[in-house]
Order: sequence, then structure tokens, then C-alpha cells
Amino acid sequence: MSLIINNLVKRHQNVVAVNKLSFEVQAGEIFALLGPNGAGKSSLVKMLVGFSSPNSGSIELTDDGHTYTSIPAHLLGYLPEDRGLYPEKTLKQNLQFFAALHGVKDSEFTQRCAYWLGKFNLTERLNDPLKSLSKGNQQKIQLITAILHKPKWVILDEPFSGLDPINQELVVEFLAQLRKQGMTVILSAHQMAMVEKLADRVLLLNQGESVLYGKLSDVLKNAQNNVIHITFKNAITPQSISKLSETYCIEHMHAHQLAITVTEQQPLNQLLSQLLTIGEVCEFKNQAQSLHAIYLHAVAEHNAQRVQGTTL
Ligand SMILES: Nc1ncnc2c1ncn2[C@@H]1O[C@H](COP(=O)(O)OP(=O)(O)OP(=O)(O)O)[C@@H](O)[C@H]1O
Repeated sequence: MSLIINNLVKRHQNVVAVNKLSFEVQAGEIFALLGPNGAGKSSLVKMLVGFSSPNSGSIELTDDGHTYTSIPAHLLGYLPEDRGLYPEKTLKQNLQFFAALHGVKDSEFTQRCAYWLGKFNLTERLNDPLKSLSKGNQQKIQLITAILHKPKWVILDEPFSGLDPINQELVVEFLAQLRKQGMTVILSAHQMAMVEKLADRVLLLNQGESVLYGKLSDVLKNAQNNVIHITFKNAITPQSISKLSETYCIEHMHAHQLAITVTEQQPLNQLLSQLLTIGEVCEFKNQAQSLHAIYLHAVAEHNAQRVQGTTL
């Protein structure tokens, strides 16, 4: 079972929302779809679930000897961008309704409902009207409706939005549970700290294009190797590092500190000898970059490349 996307393009009038995207989602993984507002995530998700058709390229899902051009409804659990439950009905009625739509038997419903409500600390609220719950708690019920039928594929659009840090952690646990139960999860999210905790693979989109794609562990490892953090004994100034910035990409500079991106072609001893001409070096280390920092850097670089491309 795998999902293979090849050269996918989606245009909305004159906007290219998804531009020649190719990637793969493997069974049983948590796949994070990242990108700034307007990057094309929702346009992509809509094609994955069959709500809209690509202009070109292909989506190929193979499962149990069948091949599909989108994730079929009977294999899918979906938390859409626009939430929608029945506020006047109780939690139980809401959950029962969605479970019945997916053909979940009564006995299974009772057991799964108790399990997930327990996980989200909502057991006592089973017979309360949904509207009496806080927005965050309503969101948790919406999450449960998406997976109560144990789908093989789960797509969650912004599962962390509107949740406080404690509830965000509960959603992290919830997602880890889904993976444990063998579901494949595609989630779109803006909370990099949460994504960093649990994603197996990430795809970062910007202006419809892929700017970063791969196993999260590789993405973090590659970034860690490339950025050197240096602390000088005395304060540095833009003038004192001007020569250095001709050769190296300066990530940031602050009082006594400097962070520099080095490529594989730039030997560290050469960097060190240049640094010593600036001042006494107290510390020189590779420091792990957060996914948040990697994201900002990759998007900024891609934007700069696009501007350069249009001005050349
Ligand atoms: N139905 C539509 N008609 C015209 N343009 C659209 C339509 N849907 C999306 N777009 C445009 O396509 C681009 C990608 O939008 P999309 O909603 O896919 O991004 P997104 O990454 O999901 O953004 P967000 O994080 O804000 O939800 C944007 O420029 C958007 O304005």
C-alpha cells in the first residue's frame, strides 16, 4: 500500500496552486504537509481526497490489489479545513452519526467511543450537547469522528489549530496512537514543534512547489551539519564580518555570536582561520536547528530564488 504523486499540477484560473509536485507517502507513516498560507496545501489535499481533479500529473494509490486515482471514501478518515458537527446534539449523538455513516457496529462504537473520549478526558461529557464544550474540546470530538471507523488513510487539515499547549500534546499522542494502530496519517500543520515530535516524513511547499522533502530525521541531520555557531570573546560588527560574508552565508549575527551556513565544499579549517582574523573565538559548534528554523530558511531561500528568476 502506497501513495505516489507524480508531477501534479493544479491551477485555479491564473494561479498555479500546485506546481509539478512529486512525492510518495508510505503505508503506516505520519506524513506532514507544511507550508505558509497560500502554499498550496489545501489544493493538494482536495486532489488527494478526490474533491478536485489535477490539471496534469497523477495520483496513484495502490491498496489490496486495487489502484485508485485518489484516496477512496471507504479507506479515508478526514478532518476537513471547514469543521462541521451538530452543536445542538450531544457528543454521543454526533459520534454515533458519523460512526453509522461509516458502518461501525454498535458494539464497536461503544468500545471505541469510550476509548477515545477517555484519551481526551471527555468521558464525563458524553451526554452533553456539543455546543456546551469549549472550541478546543469540540475540535477533539471532530478528530474522533474522523477516525472512529479505523480508516487506513487519515487526512487531518490543521488538527492543532485552536488548541492550547496541553491539548496540542494530547493530539500528538492521538496521532501516535493512530500510527500504532497501523493507520497512515497525512497532516497539514503550522505548529513545527508538534510536527517535529512525531512526523516520519515531511514535505514543505512554497508557492505550489516542493522546497524540502524527505524523512524528518534526514532533514534535521542535514541542517545540523550545515550551520556553525560561533561565539567571539569581543563584540562583532557588520564591518568586522564583511569579508566573511563574501564567502559564507551569514544566518544571523548577535553581539558576540554568529551563525554561518557552510557547504560541503567549504572546509572548516578555512572558515576557522578567517574567523580568527575577526577576533578571539570562544566557541565553535554545530548546533541542532529546529524544524521551525529550517522551514523559515528554506522558504526564504526559495522566495529569493524566485525573485532572482523573475528579475534575471
Ligand atoms: N478556488 C480557488 N480559486 C482561486 N484561487 C484559489 C482557489 N483555491 C485556492 N486558490 C489559490 O491557490 C493558492 C493556494 O491556496 P491553498 O488554499 O491551496 O493554500 P494553503 O497552503 O492551503 O493555504 P492556508 O495555509 O492559508 O490554508 C493561493 O494562491 C490561493 O489564493
